[in-house]
Amino acid sequence: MFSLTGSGSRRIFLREQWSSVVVLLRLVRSKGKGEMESMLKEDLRGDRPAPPAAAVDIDPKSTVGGGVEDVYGEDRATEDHLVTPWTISVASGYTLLRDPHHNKGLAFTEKERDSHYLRGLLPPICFTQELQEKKLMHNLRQYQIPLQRYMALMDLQERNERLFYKLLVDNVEELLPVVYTPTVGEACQKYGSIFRRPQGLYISLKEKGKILEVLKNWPERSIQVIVVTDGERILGLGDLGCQGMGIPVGKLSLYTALGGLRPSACLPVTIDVGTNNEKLLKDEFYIGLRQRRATGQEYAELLKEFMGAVKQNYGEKVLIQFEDFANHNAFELLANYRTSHLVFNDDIQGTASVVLAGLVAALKLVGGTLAEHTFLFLGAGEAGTGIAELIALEMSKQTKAPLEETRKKIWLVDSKGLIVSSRRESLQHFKKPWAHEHEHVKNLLDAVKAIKPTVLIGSSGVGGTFTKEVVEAMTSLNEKPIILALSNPTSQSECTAEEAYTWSKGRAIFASGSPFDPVEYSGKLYVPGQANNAYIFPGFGLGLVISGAIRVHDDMLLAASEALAQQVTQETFNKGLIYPPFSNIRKISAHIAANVAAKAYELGAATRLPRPENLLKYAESCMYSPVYRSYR
Ligand SMILES: NC(=O)C1=CN([C@@H]2O[C@H](COP(=O)(O)OP(=O)(O)OC[C@H]3O[C@@H](n4cnc5c(N)ncnc54)[C@H](OP(=O)(O)O)[C@@H]3O)[C@@H](O)[C@H]2O)C=CC1
Ligand SMILES: CC(=O)C(=O)O
Ligand SMILES: [Mg+2]
Repeated sequence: MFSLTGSGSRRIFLREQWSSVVVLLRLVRSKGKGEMESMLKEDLRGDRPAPPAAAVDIDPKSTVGGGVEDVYGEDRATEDHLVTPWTISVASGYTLLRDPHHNKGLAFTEKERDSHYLRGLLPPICFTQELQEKKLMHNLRQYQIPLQRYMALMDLQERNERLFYKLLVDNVEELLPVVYTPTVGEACQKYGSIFRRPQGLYISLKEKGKILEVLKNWPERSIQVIVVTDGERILGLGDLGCQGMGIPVGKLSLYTALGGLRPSACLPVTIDVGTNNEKLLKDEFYIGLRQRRATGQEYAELLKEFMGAVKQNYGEKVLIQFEDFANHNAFELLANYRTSHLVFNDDIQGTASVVLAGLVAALKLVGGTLAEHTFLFLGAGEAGTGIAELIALEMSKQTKAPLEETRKKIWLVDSKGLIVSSRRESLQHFKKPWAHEHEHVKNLLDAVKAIKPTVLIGSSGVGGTFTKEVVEAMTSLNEKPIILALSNPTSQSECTAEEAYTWSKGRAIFASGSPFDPVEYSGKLYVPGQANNAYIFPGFGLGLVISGAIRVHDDMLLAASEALAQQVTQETFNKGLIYPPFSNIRKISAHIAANVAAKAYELGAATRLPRPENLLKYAESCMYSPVYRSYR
């Protein structure tokens, strides 16, 4: 069926089915064929250690210092540097065209068409990557329905990975709402119907006892970031079960496009323990386990096995990002694994870091220090209490006051009203620190009137909850009320940008979790910002990876937040914005990564030694570029 051969022969990748083989074939230069074949047998048994970094001419040490790994030099090679697409020999280049990691479509050069047996398999014209990008953007813009754009982009990702990332990097503001919120939410809701080819790794209750084996089925070995969900709280859309896979897939595409992590180092995972979503359980196209959610010991054991298998398979330094778990599991998972694994909960910690950055930046517009402001949240779950805690921590660092004191400047409302001390006994543990002395207040409007906040933050997952009365009350209390409607997707936003600007008579400093178009009010154009953890997690993860950090510390979140706030320029402030434009995100991510890595070294949590002198330059040099490489 195939033979193992070196350069000069017919080489095609069969990455999906033959990933293990490919790993070995990449070693073909340093090993003889006989040795290779015996290693192949070992590899298919799954007991072979990771290959040495010696398969290409590029010095792997000069790549990313083992940081964002590039063992074979494929990504680190410059555009002029030739790389070898090590393959299994087959009769034609047909399979190469179907390998998303190496396919270039019409951009294969004449020389590549000759050396990789592509003649006749492509029309005669050669396009540049830029021309392909132009054509695809034109095609994408023809679709009126966002979900069609999403599907077209997913198809591209599976057809030509570098072109997909080139599009995303160069058109981030236009495409972010497609691969990410809000469209990814709709994609998850309809995942069963739009499902074509599986993406990511599915680990269900059926795999209990075999999770390590399942991880070994994934074609890549050098995993550096895992985003994992159990699908129970997908954005503000609730329990979408196994269909939550769209979220880890989307988040990881941002890790690559925004943060420069190599696509092959990213692993999306969905843990399927069932769903309590009746509609999905009855949906004949539902792709997950058709049972109600496992809970308690059964759930905890599956997660424990997963966490253990990840560490065993990928080592201590793989970052595991928990995403969109329901809060009854999210806080516990973070608490249980933060001392034994490199874990990060994006909804609790990433969101906190991004919101704190926005608030610090907003102080330049409204004046005062953090401690001089009063904060009111609608929503006291992961995002709400996570943000509240980081604000209190930063205030405490700035004022030297104890956390218990600084927390008193922050109030939260949940579905039962203001969180106050009389409710303490019945509160979930993560709400208890926020149960301050106050009489019971049952709704948000009354809470605004009673607490008189300068900052109002929505993290309830319920759309339309910042009513006209609420925004007007904020405006009557403040010259420039800060209003953040964080809930995703757009349908769940606590208010729209138009509502915020109209009801506040243009005085609100507004940002939302999902993007809104600029709004014209009273002859002036208002540009809303996007307060979304996508500003933080890609750079944060890059910082952890390049420093070889083995644990996440709260001070690293503060470091990320500080770096983001520093990226807001005067020009941005002049537009009334508190976040920099997403079009600068690669630069922003490099700054965040450098600050996070610096903190990791300072805290003694970094293992990559010696510390690079210029962490910013180092971070930049580690970032994946989606420009095509030239093949021998
Ligand atoms: N912009 C961003 O970067 C991010 C945005 N988010 C968004 O934030 C939202 C919440 O996420 P998360 O915190 O994880 O969710 P949780 O389920 O952990 O928390 C939701 C909170 O909202 C409260 N709530 C629900 N309905 C109401 C209501 N009608 N009035 C008042 N409070 C209400 C709940 O109250 P109770 O406890 O009483 O049930 C709970 O405290 C989601 O829409 C998510 O998409 C999340 C992370 C990042
Ligand atoms: C943005 C995000 O992580 C969320 O809405 O859950
Ligand atoms: Mg999330």
